[in-house]
Amino acid sequence: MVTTASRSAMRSISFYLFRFDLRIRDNSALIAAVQRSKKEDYFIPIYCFDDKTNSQTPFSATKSSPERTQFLIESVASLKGGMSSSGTQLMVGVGDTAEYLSGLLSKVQDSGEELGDIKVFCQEEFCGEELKVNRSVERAIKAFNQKRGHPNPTDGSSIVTSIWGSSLYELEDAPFDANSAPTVMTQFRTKMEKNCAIPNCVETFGRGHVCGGIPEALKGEGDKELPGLKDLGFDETELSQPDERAAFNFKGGEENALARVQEYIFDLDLLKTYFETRNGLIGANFSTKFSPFLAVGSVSPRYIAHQCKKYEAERVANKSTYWVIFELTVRDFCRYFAKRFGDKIFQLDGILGREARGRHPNSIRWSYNPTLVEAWKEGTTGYPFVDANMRELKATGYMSNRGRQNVASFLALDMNQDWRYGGYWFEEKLLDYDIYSNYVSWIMAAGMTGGRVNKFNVVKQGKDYDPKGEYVKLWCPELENVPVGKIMEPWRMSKDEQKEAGCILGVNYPNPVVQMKVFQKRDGGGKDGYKAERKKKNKEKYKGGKYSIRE
Ligand SMILES: Cc1cc2nc3c(=O)[nH]c(=O)nc-3n(C[C@H](O)[C@H](O)[C@H](O)COP(=O)(O)OP(=O)(O)OC[C@H]3O[C@@H](n4cnc5c(N)ncnc54)[C@H](O)[C@@H]3O)c2cc1C
Repeated sequence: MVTTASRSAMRSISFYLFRFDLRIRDNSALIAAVQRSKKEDYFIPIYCFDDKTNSQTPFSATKSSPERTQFLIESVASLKGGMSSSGTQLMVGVGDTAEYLSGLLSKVQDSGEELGDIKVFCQEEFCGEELKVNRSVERAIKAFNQKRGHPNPTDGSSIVTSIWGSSLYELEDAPFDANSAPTVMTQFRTKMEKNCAIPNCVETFGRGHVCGGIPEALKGEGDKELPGLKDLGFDETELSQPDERAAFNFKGGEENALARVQEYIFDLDLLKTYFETRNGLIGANFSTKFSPFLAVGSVSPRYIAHQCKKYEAERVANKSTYWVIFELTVRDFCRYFAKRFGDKIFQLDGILGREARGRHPNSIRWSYNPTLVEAWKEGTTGYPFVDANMRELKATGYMSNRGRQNVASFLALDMNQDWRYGGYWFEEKLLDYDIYSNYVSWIMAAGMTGGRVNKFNVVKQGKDYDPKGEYVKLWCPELENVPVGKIMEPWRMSKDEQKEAGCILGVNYPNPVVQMKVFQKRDGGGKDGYKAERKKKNKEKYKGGKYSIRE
């Protein structure tokens, strides 16, 4: 039995569990974890790969593509390098996190070293799978303590501590309780901008933070090679060859994330024109391409905001320089939304709940027609603007925001298909897949947040945003010779025109698989129902940066 006196001589251990915050710079949860540990405690950073990401979801998709998994491996490798130069080792497991942690603890125990308290810190996440991991880690460590005769906390406190992180605005600064975060973006943004300042970045994790070192028995654990695709259930041959039409050649890692921020904002001087270019469709530079890095946490939104501010001070402040921060506020909106509603963001009826089905004006009788969903996924719906975007997603793992809004609206509101088939397909394919941005965007597109539904007219959108049909031709080469005036609606071509364009409908390119519901109003729609097309005019005038930032 361990006495109280001998217990006080034992070294405690703090694990830091990385998930979607794979960076050493401006990682507020990581730094807070260090601060909540004692200097002499062991401090062990951990990353555990899920080895089931190639398994099927109930929505005919896998949880990750080999390409995103590869991006993740690169991001973890970079974190490992960062940790190593900070004087510590990142320990990397594969499979069940609780089992991995228990294994490490048993190794220490078997070496004869008695440990003091065990604590686990991580960035706060809000949905089922991550919370389940936290619970199983909590259980595993309690069981470990019980076995070794070490007391578990009796004051109701947890072994696992989740710490808010990776947002633009700090939760504790928000002018509302997390459970009443606004469900409308404009309200959210206005409240945040009016009441909060974007905090300063925290110090970079470094040598001064790891004085406690790691137990002797675990030395060498961090030297193990990182798992490869094969260890994570993928065949390396599954990695697709880079497509030369891809918008951006994404390589994971903190250095690559910082390099892209530097390149986009300063080297190429693109920040000052973001507002005008952001709805583009082709190439690396119409938008920032920060999203895959933000999704795994290789860069923080605050770091980006501070770089924007620096740019404003050194070069120019205009609507564009503000608008990147606006978009990062949209990203925050999704996080706050998920914190408030948790797993409802994955449910068919979203936050409206099952009871609203058939009653709420936004409620739809969803169907599942595998042929239609397959046509959507493959980019063979017969609607060129949808097809081009879906083909780009499948080939490259990226799609512009304009494209995402259109294809989501099309699947949910024109095809009437259960939107979750779309959400899960995006989860599989997107290199920048982020639980909150993805599923909150999907329930919004499907109208399942209860507010106004933005039904997109995919023909008109194609004409507005791809007026010469260049984007459509890039991804649907069979439409190459279709006259520009008909490229977004090839079914309007006469038989002769089809022959002349070398594009026979039903042979070279599909006939539309559904009739688009352009001007149809949803039953009971009224003010809150479909808006056939939302007016694009943005009435807001730039008044010199609405956000404030702590210097
Ligand atoms: C149905 C649907 C699903 C989506 N799924 C994801 C997803 O899984 N992961 C993801 O990061 N984004 C998602 N988005 C949001 C948006 O499309 C992407 O963030 C953006 O296209 C990424 O390209 P970028 O980095 O060049 O963006 P930029 O236009 O340069 O924007 C800068 C950053 O702001 C944030 N941002 C911009 N728009 C949004 C938005 N509408 N919602 C949330 N954050 C935003 C992103 O972090 C982005 O990197 C989704 C949008 C829709 C409509």
